[in-house]
Amino acid sequence: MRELVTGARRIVVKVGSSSLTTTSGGIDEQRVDTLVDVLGKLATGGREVVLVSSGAIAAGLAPLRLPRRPRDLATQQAAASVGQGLLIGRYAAGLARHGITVGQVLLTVDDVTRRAHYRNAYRTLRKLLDLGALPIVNENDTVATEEIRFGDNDRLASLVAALVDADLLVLLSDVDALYTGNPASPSARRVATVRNGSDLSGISVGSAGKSGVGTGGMVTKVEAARIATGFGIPVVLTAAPLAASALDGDEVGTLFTPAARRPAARLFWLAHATSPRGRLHLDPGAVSAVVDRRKSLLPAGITAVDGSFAAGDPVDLVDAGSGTPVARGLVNYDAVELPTLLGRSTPELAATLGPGYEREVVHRDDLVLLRGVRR
Ligand SMILES: Nc1ncnc2c1ncn2[C@@H]1O[C@H](COP(=O)(O)OP(=O)(O)O)[C@@H](O)[C@H]1O
Ligand SMILES: N[C@@H](CCC(=O)OP(=O)(O)O)C(=O)O
Repeated sequence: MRELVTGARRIVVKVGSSSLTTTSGGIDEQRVDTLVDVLGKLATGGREVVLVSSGAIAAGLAPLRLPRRPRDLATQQAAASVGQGLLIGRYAAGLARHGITVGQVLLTVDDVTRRAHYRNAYRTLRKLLDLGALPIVNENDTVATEEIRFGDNDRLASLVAALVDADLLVLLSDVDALYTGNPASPSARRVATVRNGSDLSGISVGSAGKSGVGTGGMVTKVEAARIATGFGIPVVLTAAPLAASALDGDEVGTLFTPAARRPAARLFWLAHATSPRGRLHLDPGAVSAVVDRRKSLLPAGITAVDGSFAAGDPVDLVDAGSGTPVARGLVNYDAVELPTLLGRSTPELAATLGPGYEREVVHRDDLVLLRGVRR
């Protein structure tokens, strides 16, 4: 029995395209209805449920007589526009049979990466849950352009789970668990539990499988699990037909156990939800001050600046020697102000430019170290 699963009150369920649609492109009504019954049972049993559903593009293929997932963005957008409505219609009708109202929430990258939007998205989701509705989230594919596109609902689901402070994230796919290698290979074994990064060593995590409609494969699921568990949220990965069993606490699928301590929501947001608007290159002394001594970043340790950002924007702090990002922080200066300050000491700047220039470039409270920074 998995108590982390059975004890969860607020649950985010993410379902992939391959579990909702037929290979010829179109909604697989039976599979949607099976999922609806699982969600209905959870919600009527007193759980708060948010569904992150892929499948808009795949569901739009057959109605538009498109033989396969299109490569060009405009056709994908058109397919999503057709498919999203059909998908929500099916969910709404199915969940209505359980007495549950659904609310459609379409998000763009900005909605979960810009802090003001992030709060706004949180308020909407929270209000829907308070009103007893079941939010159904997807990326707003019809307006997402290549540059601003998430394209990966696994990561979106992990951010939504953090946003609503979920107790559990369930990732449903066309494979019943994480395997030690390609699940089609006879030597591949199911991984029952992942407690930390070392449980993943030796595992070959591959891209999307045979369905032809999924996007990220196992790579994005493992990454989503890393983000959610890093925020203290356990993750169960399994196949859609096993969802009910997994939610009953049976030992199916793969359980990713959460990190012991939940980081401050603000720093989580900074590390995982923002996209950096520029890069500050740090000399070795500054890297050591920021990473080892957790100090604020001062102009003296910066060798170069890239990007066009404004004060308050997220930027990456990179090791000038290796080019590796070591931390992300909210910068206190506009990009255009920085070049004249670089390499100069704070007292000198204050004496020549005024006391306003005594401020740190990135204050340590607005700074988060990035993964893999181990020294
Ligand atoms: N180590 C692994 N364990 C399990 N599945 C894997 C692994 N490596 C690659 N895969 C593939 O990932 C696929 C699931 O990803 P994807 O098709 O993107 O699904 P979804 O549409 O549910 O997001 C599986 O069908 C499987 O073929
Ligand atoms: N937003 C897209 C799905 C993107 C995506 O991540 O797909 P999947 O790998 O099937 O979860 C859609 O609804 O078609």
